[in-house]
Amino acid sequence: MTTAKVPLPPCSSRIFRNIECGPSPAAETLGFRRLRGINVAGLNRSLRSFVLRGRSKPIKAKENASASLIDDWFKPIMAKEDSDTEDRAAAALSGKNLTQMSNVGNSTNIMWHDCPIQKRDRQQLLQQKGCVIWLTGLSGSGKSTIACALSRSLHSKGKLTYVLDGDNIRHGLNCDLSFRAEDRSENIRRIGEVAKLFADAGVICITSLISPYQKDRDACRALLPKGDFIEVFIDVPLSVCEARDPKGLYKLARAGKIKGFTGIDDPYEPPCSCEIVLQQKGSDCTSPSDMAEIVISYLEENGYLRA
Ligand SMILES: Nc1ncnc2c1ncn2[C@@H]1O[C@H](COP(=O)(O)OS(=O)(=O)O)[C@@H](OP(=O)(O)O)[C@H]1O
Ligand SMILES: Nc1ncnc2c1ncn2[C@@H]1O[C@H](COP(=O)(O)OP(=O)(O)O)[C@@H](O)[C@H]1O
Repeated sequence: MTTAKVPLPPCSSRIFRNIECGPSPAAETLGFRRLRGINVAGLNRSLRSFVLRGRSKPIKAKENASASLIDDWFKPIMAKEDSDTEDRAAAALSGKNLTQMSNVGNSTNIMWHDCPIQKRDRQQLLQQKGCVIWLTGLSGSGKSTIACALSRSLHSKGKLTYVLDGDNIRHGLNCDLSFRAEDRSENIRRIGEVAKLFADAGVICITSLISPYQKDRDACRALLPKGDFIEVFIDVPLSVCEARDPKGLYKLARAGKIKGFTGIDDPYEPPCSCEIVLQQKGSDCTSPSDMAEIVISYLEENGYLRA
């Protein structure tokens, strides 16, 4: 067999380096046998097509380059010592996962699709733990201000955050929802699901919603692994919030021009047991950045600021 060196292919992907022209090799010659428990015959076709994608001529990896080619491709998987590594690798290669077909809500015949790069890999990359900091409190209690102070401070420490603010999300994803009880619940459910995705991405997700009902907050907590839902009650009396009234909404609510306003003619259920309470009493005023530091201390103490 003749082999000729080819220049780096146009895609300039790292895995295409040290590649020579020649007939497609058997999977074994690429060192695939090193992957215990995986069907090598099945891999042969799928991996060759991966290597060959975008090429007009078949290519062959050099004997000594092949190991690094495979190592690069599998490094995130092979580095793990978990017992599920081989299953995950096989699933990644087949493009399917090993779970069953299911029905969820109105979605029938759906199957969960796993990816070999998982939350822990992203956390390793980001050097932090994905979680949800759920700020709850009356309108005007300081949720948005504290969320921003928290995000700013964590950002300056090199930590990746994202703020989901109720007001903002109601401009897009949740613009179909009103302030009736069932719509508030749906608002919170959707934001809980989005926050869960952010946490799974390894991001410290900060939500800023009135979220007046305990059962809705509990349902969001239940979406996340234990410890990853950090409920923070911004405990500011109605009288203080009303005196602040930055948007003039309390005034409108008192005048009867807004119906069902939280704290006026709609309920707010304070958390009965939450991770952090940030209290503001009368003239005893803690600054938003000091409040943010209290939350950051909690994150530090509980290991969320390292992988
Ligand atoms: N009826 C009524 N009740 C309470 N709040 C009202 C209402 N109508 C409009 N607003 C404005 O909407 C903001 C609250 O939205 P949220 O998505 O956080 O509410 S909820 O969690 O679904 O209850 C809230 O913003 P914040 O002040 O940031 O809390 C208000 O500005
Ligand atoms: N810790 C604080 N001390 C004093 N004022 C605050 C504090 N936090 C927020 N505020 C002020 O209160 C008002 C309402 O804050 P905001 O963050 O909009 O509350 P929410 O998002 O809960 O409606 C704003 O004018 C803000 O500057």
